[in-house]
Amino acid sequence: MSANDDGMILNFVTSSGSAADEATGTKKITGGRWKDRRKLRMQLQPKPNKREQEEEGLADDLEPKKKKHESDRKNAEQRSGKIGNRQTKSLDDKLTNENHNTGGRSNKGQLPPNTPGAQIVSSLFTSNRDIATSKNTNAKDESALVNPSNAPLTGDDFESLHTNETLVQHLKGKMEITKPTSIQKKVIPHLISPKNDNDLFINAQTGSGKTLAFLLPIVSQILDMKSHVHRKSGCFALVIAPTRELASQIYQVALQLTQCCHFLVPCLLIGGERKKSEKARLRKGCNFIVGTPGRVLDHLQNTKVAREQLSSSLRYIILDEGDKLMELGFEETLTDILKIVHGIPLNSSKFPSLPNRIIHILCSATTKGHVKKLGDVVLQNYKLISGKEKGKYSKSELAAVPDQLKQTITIVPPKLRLVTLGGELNNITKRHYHSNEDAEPGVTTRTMVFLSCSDSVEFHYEAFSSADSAYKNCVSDSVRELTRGSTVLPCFDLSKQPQVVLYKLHGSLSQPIRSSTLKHFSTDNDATKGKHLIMFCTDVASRGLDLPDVGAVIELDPPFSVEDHLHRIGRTARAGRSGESLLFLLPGEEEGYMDHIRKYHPLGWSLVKYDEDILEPAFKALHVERSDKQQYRDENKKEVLNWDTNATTWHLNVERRILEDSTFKSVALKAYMSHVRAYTTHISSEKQFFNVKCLHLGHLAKSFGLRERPKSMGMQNNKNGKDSSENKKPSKEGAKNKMWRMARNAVKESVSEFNY
Ligand SMILES: Nc1ncnc2c1ncn2[C@@H]1O[C@H](COP(=O)(O)OP(=O)(O)OP(=O)(O)O)[C@@H](O)[C@H]1O
Repeated sequence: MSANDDGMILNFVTSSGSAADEATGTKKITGGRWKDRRKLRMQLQPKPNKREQEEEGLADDLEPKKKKHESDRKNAEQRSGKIGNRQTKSLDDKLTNENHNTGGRSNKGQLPPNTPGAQIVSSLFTSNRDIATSKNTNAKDESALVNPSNAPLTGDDFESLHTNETLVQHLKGKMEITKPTSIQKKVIPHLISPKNDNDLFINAQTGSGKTLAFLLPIVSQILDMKSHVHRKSGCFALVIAPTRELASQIYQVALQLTQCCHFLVPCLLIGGERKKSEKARLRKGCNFIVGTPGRVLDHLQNTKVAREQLSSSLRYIILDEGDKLMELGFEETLTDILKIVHGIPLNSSKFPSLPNRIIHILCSATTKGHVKKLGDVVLQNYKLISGKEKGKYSKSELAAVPDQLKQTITIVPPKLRLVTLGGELNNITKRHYHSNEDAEPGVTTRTMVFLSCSDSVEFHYEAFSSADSAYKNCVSDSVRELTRGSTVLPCFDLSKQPQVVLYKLHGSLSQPIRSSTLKHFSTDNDATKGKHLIMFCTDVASRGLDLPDVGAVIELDPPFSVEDHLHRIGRTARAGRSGESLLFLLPGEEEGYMDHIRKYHPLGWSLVKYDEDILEPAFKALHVERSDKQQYRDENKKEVLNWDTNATTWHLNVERRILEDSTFKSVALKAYMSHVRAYTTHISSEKQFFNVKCLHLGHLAKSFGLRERPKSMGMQNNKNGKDSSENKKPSKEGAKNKMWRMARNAVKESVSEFNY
């Protein structure tokens, strides 16, 4: 067993072993054949199972292990200046003592260790892997003045870009948009000018207004045409986006834009909606089609009227988030769509002021890899328009993060991930309360927490919303408003409403629930105004979604690629607004990821200590009560405890809930296993940082509230959430094949995540 397995050993259950002792060889078996005697002896002397075998070894192992812990801890103490692991001997001793008082932490059990069924629970703060990064080599210059890089440009206006006058007035009056952003300034003149008819490859920062950059000049050109157009004139532009949410959002922008010209009508075609009503809308006529690839192709193949809409009028095909379209395997679908569309004859004499060929526009965060292949297939003689300023920053193929985004990174041992997330959410909530102290009506704070899979979203949503039933469901059960008496965050005053609403969003939810959850999160109304809205989500929410005023993005699980990282954090700091993001990394190999993403963060980041900077401010000067005891009903008599004791109690409360609530336990088990599976799907170029073999599975289990690692990683949960692997024959599948199968399943799951 490796040194890193220490935590696992601490988790073993001590068995009474009495039955086995009695049966051992003292009885003499005589008579019969030797084979029968041997058989009987073996029956009487049951084979020690794996756990018992390991326990036998444990007694021998434990002493050297204990010594190793001791020396590890001393080493950590000596390494002053390192991040985290600043626990001192007295703290460890204190925790150990308090473990007795609070029902079992550290190396002590809830029951005396020799009691049958006693469980040994590993401490949060001990045996954690050392953090190697001692210095922030990409530190942010806090004193430097930063200009928001995706903000509207102060010196320019839309009139000078030859945008239609009615549209400009509408932008100013109804949409409060007066100045173009940098990418709009580059794209609009190109698309408006009749001389330019080459295809476009648009590559720009997140939140820089790409949607308007392509929609605005198209609508402007249609409005500038001499011929009178109406909804039956045909479809001028087909916009394809990888997710239903993004397609719906682009459709909403098109709706907003065409409010000044009601005769132009956009239409939305996405999976999860009724095809019949989409057909009816197509029959009525539309001028812009926005949709997801599968549904668009379906209509083009099976709905005659959809093909008729495109004949003679179609001039623009826009593929938004091209890299994601490719990553999700839509290449074939897109090729089929293009084949059908290009097969429809174009009557260039009908709208002579529009380009006399179909212009293809590809928007993508990256210009390399798969998307380049898509570009080669889709685009002809294309022009690359990049939001990057010449000579500024990296030579990379990806746009850098917006300058005003405040990136923070924290390196957190696996056992402490959940409690550190709790601490961070608590700190943001405290800041939210503080900013709203005098403000009337209160400011709404929005935070997004990105996780690797749907099951993990379910677990964290449950863990942070339903500790004590002090909540009420708002939209089905995907939106929960926490109510008076909730104890999920330590800053809650039990006598007041917590002013926190929690959301979950992932691809396994039905489309209507996904849409209504997003709508609830995005709108300021009586249910949301002045509150802290926290959304737990998968990458389904990372692409292109323009949610208003997201103040913070937390990447609890590392992104699956740099593009995903940039898109996740790009949900904040949009269109010149401020925003901050926090990336969690594990000590060890994951620390190398910082070098990998450095070039996309040219202005640097802050490195924060999970204990001093997150846990201590969150848990200090209070008394977190154990969930199984109501000792201090009188708030004034509460004894103030140390932050580490409070953090441990908070975590134990989650663990206790899992022990008591079998439904929550199955949610935690599923989340843990899906998390590990998802971890195996990191792309090969990033495997050096995210290698499942380097994960400490026992410690990781702790961050899902589990006191030990589930025995069978490949086990399937039956309907009751119980392990059904016991009933199955042991698989002959080799470890390597199993890993590959799990990885393939995870990829499949992540694709179906988006449910096209
Ligand atoms: N010229 C402008 N002035 C002010 N706000 C703008 C302007 N253009 C766009 N916006 C706003 O900026 C936000 C981001 O726009 P949009 O969603 O189009 O960005 P994006 O570049 O497509 O982002 P992503 O890469 O994340 O998809 C939207 O809320 C939009 O209304």
